[in-house]
Amino acid sequence: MNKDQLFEQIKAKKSFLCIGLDPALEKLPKHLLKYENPVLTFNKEIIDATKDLCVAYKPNTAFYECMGLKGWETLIETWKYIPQDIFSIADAKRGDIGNTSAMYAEAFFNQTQSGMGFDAITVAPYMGKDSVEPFLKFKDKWVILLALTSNPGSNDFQQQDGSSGKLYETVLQTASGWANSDQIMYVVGATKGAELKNVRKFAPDNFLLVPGVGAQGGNLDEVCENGLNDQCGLLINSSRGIIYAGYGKDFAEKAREEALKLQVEMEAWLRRANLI
Ligand SMILES: O=c1ccn([C@@H]2O[C@H](COP(=O)(O)O)[C@@H](O)[C@H]2O)c(=O)[nH]1
Repeated sequence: MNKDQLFEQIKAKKSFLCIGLDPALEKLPKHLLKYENPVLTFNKEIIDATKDLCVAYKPNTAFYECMGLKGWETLIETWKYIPQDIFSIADAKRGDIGNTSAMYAEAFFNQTQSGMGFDAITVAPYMGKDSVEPFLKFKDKWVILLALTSNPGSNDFQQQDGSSGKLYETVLQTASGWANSDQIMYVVGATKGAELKNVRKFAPDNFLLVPGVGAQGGNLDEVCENGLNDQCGLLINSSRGIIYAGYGKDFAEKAREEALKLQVEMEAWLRRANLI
């Protein structure tokens, strides 16, 4: 999916919500445990209940990798279940020397080979250009570089001042020379809402994947105030806040209620910014 198509989806659905599919077996509603694959059943019900309210789904691969073979199968089946017109993000946080990154890219982008054809993958930029380039070779696929993450540890490196500014500023500046805003997005945590104004100085046109609303306490209004651009430019993610909104048989309905609350707020912001 390209940038224009993503913006069309945002306008059509009046939403820039990304739902994180991070299911942990011990947190699933108990009645699902009788199914052959409780996690997949859970994901499918969440997707069925929310697909009209969001423009992206983001499975974090850690929640699948920890289940071994069954987890990989579940990730593949989850990806297949995400409707084609909804942006799919493998939150895998990869990046390695070139030939290894090429294999990661095959794993998450090449459906014929791996069974998964995600639209985007999260990548750590720490190893530099040659570690990111193999992902950029795939047409119409996206790299989402970690820039300013939502966790407290983002202060340890990303916010440190060097001779040419903060480390995350260097990431934004340098990566803008690797590909344009049709192929690179950045992760900026919702918990860093105030800093988004600064991020936009370095990345005015890029889409930003913004995790951290809901369970991590990020402020949606602050993110929108500082982060919206003329093509929206934001995919705001909530995982636990939506998928664990309920623990009973009505868990999918409860998830929908939470997703709807966020969609309504997003619609108001899109109107305020004259984007719809
Ligand atoms: O800076 C980052 C980068 C990635 N994440 C991931 O997003 C979701 C957030 O989950 P919540 O349950 O909504 O807190 C999760 O998969 C993280 O690994 C992030 O939170 N911050």
